[in-house]
Amino acid sequence: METAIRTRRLTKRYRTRPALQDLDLEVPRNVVFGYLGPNGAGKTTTIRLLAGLLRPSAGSAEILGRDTVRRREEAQRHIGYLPGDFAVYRDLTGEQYLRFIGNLRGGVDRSFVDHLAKRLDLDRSVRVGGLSHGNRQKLGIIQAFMHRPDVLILDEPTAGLDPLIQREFLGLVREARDEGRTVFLSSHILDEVEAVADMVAILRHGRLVVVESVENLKARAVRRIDLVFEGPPPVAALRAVPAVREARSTGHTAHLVVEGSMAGLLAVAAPHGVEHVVTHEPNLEEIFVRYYTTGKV
Ligand SMILES: Nc1ncnc2c1ncn2[C@@H]1O[C@H](COP(=O)(O)OP(=O)(O)OP(=O)(O)O)[C@@H](O)[C@H]1O
Repeated sequence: METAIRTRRLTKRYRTRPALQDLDLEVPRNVVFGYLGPNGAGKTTTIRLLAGLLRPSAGSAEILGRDTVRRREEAQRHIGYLPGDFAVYRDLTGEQYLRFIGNLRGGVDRSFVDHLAKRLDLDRSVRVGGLSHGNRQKLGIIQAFMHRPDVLILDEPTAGLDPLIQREFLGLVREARDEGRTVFLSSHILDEVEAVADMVAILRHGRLVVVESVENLKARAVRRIDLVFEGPPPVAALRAVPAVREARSTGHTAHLVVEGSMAGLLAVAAPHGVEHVVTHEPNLEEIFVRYYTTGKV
């Protein structure tokens, strides 16, 4: 499998303080990669290093095999970058800005720019200075996508977007992936990462805590399950099942919080006469919160 982004012991210190420490990442091509972490974890620092805008204090980063320091311009030619604090000349209209950037990139497909603006519902005739924060963010997204780069590096792309536009944006991300591109996006919003990412990494205090496919994380995630019994639920027996983290009952229903495989639980419950099973979607949030706060599962 070809690698879109690779970092080796990538480290950035501001004065002596490490913002990012020994990051080893390998992002395959053709995936959506969610980059998560609490405030100050080092996400923006990583993204700026990948975009070739910061020099590492140690270690290295590559975009499609091009080192972001030694072959910086080549690496940059393959990326579309949305900074976390996207800002442009206020006097230009959206249209003028996109034309300007498009020309710098040697020309882009105008019909694709029109398509993006339509999808995100952006009026390009308005001066940037007169655009709301969310509309400015749309402009930032368009300039990142419009030259159809191989690798999209997006810092908090949905910040300021309303829910309908967020959904449209996630559609664009999926389409980019389906066309063979790679999307690396940082986010605080777990739902959107869960909805769109194939893999996620969690960063904490400048260090990588975990890299995992969303599928595997979900398999390990916490699930809420209600079992409806013919008679009173065998709460003590259910509590004794290793995967069961919480168990309580109301009437004939046992309300359980289960982590991992349900096989053991069903073996214990079945002989007691289960009439009905209701499983709720696994909740990634709990597992993420634990990673964020303790750094372990
Ligand atoms: N230019 C700078 N000079 C000094 N310290 C900095 C600089 N930029 C970032 N830092 C520090 O580096 C650490 C990582 O910051 P970074 O912006 O990468 O985090 P983040 O994960 O993007 O956070 P957020 O979610 O709040 O945007 C923080 O402790 C921050 O204060």
